[in-house]
Amino acid sequence: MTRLIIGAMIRAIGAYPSGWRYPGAHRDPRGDAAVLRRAAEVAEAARLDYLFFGDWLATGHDLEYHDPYLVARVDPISAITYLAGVTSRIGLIATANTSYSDPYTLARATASVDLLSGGRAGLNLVTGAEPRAAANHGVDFHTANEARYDRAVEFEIVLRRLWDSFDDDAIVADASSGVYLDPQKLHAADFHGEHLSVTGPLNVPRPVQGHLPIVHAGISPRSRLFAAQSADLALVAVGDREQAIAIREELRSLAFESGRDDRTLKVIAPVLPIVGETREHAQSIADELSELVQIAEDWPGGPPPAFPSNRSLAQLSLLVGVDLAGLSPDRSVTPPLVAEFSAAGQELVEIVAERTGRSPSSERPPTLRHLVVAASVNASMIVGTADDIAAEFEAWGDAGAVDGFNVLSAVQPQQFEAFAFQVVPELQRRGLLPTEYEGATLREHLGLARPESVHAAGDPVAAAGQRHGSRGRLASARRHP
Ligand SMILES: Cc1cc2nc3c(=O)[nH]c(=O)nc-3n(C[C@H](O)[C@H](O)[C@H](O)COP(=O)(O)O)c2cc1C
Repeated sequence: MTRLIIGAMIRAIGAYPSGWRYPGAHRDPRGDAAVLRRAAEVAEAARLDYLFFGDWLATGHDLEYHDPYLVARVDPISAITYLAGVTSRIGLIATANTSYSDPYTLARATASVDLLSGGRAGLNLVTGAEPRAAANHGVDFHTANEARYDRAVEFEIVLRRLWDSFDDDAIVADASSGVYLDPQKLHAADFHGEHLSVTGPLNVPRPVQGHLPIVHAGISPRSRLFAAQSADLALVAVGDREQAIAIREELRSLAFESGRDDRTLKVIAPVLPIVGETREHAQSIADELSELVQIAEDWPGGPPPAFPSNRSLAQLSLLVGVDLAGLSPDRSVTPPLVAEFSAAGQELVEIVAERTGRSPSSERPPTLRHLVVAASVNASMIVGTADDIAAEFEAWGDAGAVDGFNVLSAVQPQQFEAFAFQVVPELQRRGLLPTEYEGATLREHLGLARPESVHAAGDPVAAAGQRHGSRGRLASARRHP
C-alpha cells in the first residue's frame, strides 16, 4: 500500500468526446465558473492533492471531435487564480506552453498565484503539440521537437532564477528605521542563453513554496529527459501497467544520471474512471457514452471535413481484417463475425466487453459502432465500481508503475462527483490517500521539500546544480530502489 498522489485533471465539459452530450452534463463553457467552483469545493472536501488544468493555444472545428473541452474555455492561469479565492488547501496546477510564453510574465503570474493562495500553485510546462499555435503567436512555423525543448530547458532555469529574485528576508519593511529592502538580497536572473535573455529581477516576492512544483507532460524521449532534469512531476501517457513501470524506471534513471535524488521525481499517469454503483451500472454509462460518439456513417452526406478519419467502418475493416462495407454500424457483432476477425479485432471485442459489458455471445452483443469507438477514442479507461477502481489504483501503486494519477472525468459534474464521493473513500480506506491534508502547501501535499534559492550558493554552477533545489549537487545523487 503506497500513498498515491491523486489530482483531478479538470475539463469542465467532460473529458470523454461525447461526455457533453450525456444527460444532465455541463456543456456550455460560458457557464464554467460555477462548475469549476463546485468541482474545487468537492475536490477539496475529498482531500485531493490538486486540480490540474491543461492548455491548448489554438482552437478549431476538429477539436470538437477529439476533445471538445479544448474548443473554448477559460485559460488555466485565470482558472487557478479564481479557484485560489474559493479554496484553502487543495493544490492548483495550470499549464503553460514554453514555446509561446514569456518567462518574465509567466514567473510573475505564477508567483502571484502562489502568494495569493498560500503556496498552492503548480505549473505544468509543455512545449506544445499544436502547430496552429505558431500563427497565433506571430511565428512562421512550429519549431521542431529538439528546438522546443532547448528553449524549454532555458525557460525552466529562468523561471527558478526569477522566482528567487528576492531572498525570503529581502524585504525588511522596518517602519522605525525606514529600511524597506535589503538590496544585497535582491538578485538579477542575469540569464542570456540561446533562446532566452532575461535580466530580472522579478518584481514579485519569492513564492511561498520557493519554487512552484513543476510538472512536465510529454511523450518523446526528449520530453522524458526534460522531465527528469527539470520537473518535479512527470505526466506521462501510458497504455498499461507494464509500460508504466518501464517509463517510470526510465525517468528515475534519467533523474539519477542528471545528478538528482530520483525520489524527488514523481511520475503521474492520466486515467479516466467510469464509476457506477455496480459494474453493470458503470458499463451502462460507458455504453451510453460510446453510443453518443458520432462516427462517419452518422452523416448521410459524409462527415464534416474536420472529422477524424479513423472513426469509420472503413477504418475498422482495416483493423479487423474483414470488409465491413455496406453493413450498418448498428449490426451486432456475433461469434461467427468475430471468428473472421484478426487478432487485433478480437482484442478490440474484448476491450468493448470489459468496458460496456457487451460481448458477442451475450443477450446484448456489441455493434460495429461500439468497435469503431473503442478503436478511435483514446482514453485510459477503468470501468467499474468504486472498489474496482480503487483496487486498480492500488495495484498500479504497489507495482511501482506510478506515484499517482491525474483523474479525468468523462462527464461533469456527475462522474467527477461519483469519483469524489465513491472512489475517494475507498482509496482512503486502503490508505492510498489521507483523510486529512497533512500540509498547507502543494509541495507538502506532494512530499517535496521547499528548495533553497538558486542564488544561495552564490555561483552559477551551484545555481544550475541547485536549480532542483533540495536535490542538491551531483555528489549527493543516490539511486533509490
Ligand atoms: C498526459 C499528457 C498531457 C498533455 N497535456 C498537454 C496540454 O495540456 N497542452 C499541450 O500543449 N500539450 C500537452 N501535452 C503534449 C505535450 O506537451 C507535448 O507537447 C507533445 O506531446 C509533443 O511533444 P513531445 O513529442 O515531446 O511529447 C500532453 C501530453 C501528455 C502525455
